[in-house]
Amino acid sequence: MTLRLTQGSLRHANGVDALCNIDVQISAGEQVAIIGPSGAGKSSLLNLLATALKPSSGDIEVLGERAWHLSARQRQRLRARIGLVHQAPPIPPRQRVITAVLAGKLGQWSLGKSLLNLLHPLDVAGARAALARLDLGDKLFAHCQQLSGGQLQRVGIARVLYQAPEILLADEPVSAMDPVLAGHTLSILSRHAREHNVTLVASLHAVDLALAQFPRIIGLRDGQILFDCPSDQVSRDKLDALYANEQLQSPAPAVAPLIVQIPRC
Ligand SMILES: Nc1ncnc2c1ncn2[C@@H]1O[C@H](COP(=O)(O)OP(=O)(O)OP(=O)(O)O)[C@@H](O)[C@H]1O
Repeated sequence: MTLRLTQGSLRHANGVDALCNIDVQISAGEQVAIIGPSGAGKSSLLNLLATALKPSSGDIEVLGERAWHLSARQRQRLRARIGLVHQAPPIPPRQRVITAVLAGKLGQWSLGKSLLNLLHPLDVAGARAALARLDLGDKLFAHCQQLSGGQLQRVGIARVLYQAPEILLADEPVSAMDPVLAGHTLSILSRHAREHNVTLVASLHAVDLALAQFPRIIGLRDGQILFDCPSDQVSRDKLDALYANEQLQSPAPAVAPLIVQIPRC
C-alpha cells in the first residue's frame, strides 16, 4: 500500500479537530479526488499524507515506511519522494520561474548543488521542458510576481513534474484557473501520473472536474469520511449530504417586494 492512514486524527495548535479517526488506504498508481465543503479537512488530510503534519493520534504509512517512526533525516528522504502542490505555491515573488521549477529537485540534490543552482540554474532544458508541458515555456525567465494566479499555480505543477515524485498530492491545484484550463491542467497531471505509475491525490472544489477526471472519490465533511467510492457511484444524494449547509439557505425576504409602476401610454 502506498498510503495508509489508520485511525488518523489531527488537532491543530488552536485546539480545532480537523480530522477524527480517519482510515484511508491508497494503492500505487491510484488516482483519488478528495471533495467536501470548506473547512472539511481536505488540506489537513493532504498535509498528513505528505508528512508535513504529524497526526495527533493514529498511524501513517507512506511508501511502506511508518513516517513518524523514522529519524528526521530518513523522513526528509521520504519527503523527497512526495510532491505537494499548494493552492497558492509558496514561491518568493521576486524569484524567477526557472528557479522556482528547479527547486522541485532540492530535496534530491546535495546542499552544494542546491546552492550552486541558486546562483546559476543548472538544468535550463529540464525546467523549460516541464514548463512547456503546461504551455508556459515562454515564462522561463519571468519573475513569479509578473504571473497571474492561474499561471503561478501552473508553475507549482511544473515544479512537481520536474521533481518526478512517486506520490503527487495536490491541494486545490487548479482553483485559480478558468474551467477549460482547469480541466486541461488536471488531465496533464492525470496523464503524467498514469504514464509514470505515480499515485495522485488531489483536493478539488469543482465536483464536476473531480467526477470527470478521477476514478475514486473521497467525500470529507467535518473531519470525517462520508463516502469513499468509485466516481460513478457518487449519487446526487451523496453530494447533497456532503454539501448540506443550512446556514447557506437563502433567507426569506425581509422587506415587501418592490412594485414597479409602468406608466400607460
Ligand atoms: N494551521 C491551522 N491552525 C489552526 N486551525 C487550522 C489550521 N489549518 C486548518 N485549520 C482548521 O482545521 C479545519 C480544517 O481545515 P482545512 O484547511 O483542512 O479544510 P479544507 O477542507 O481544506 O478547507 P478549504 O476547502 O476551505 O480549503 C478548519 O476548521 C480550519 O479552520
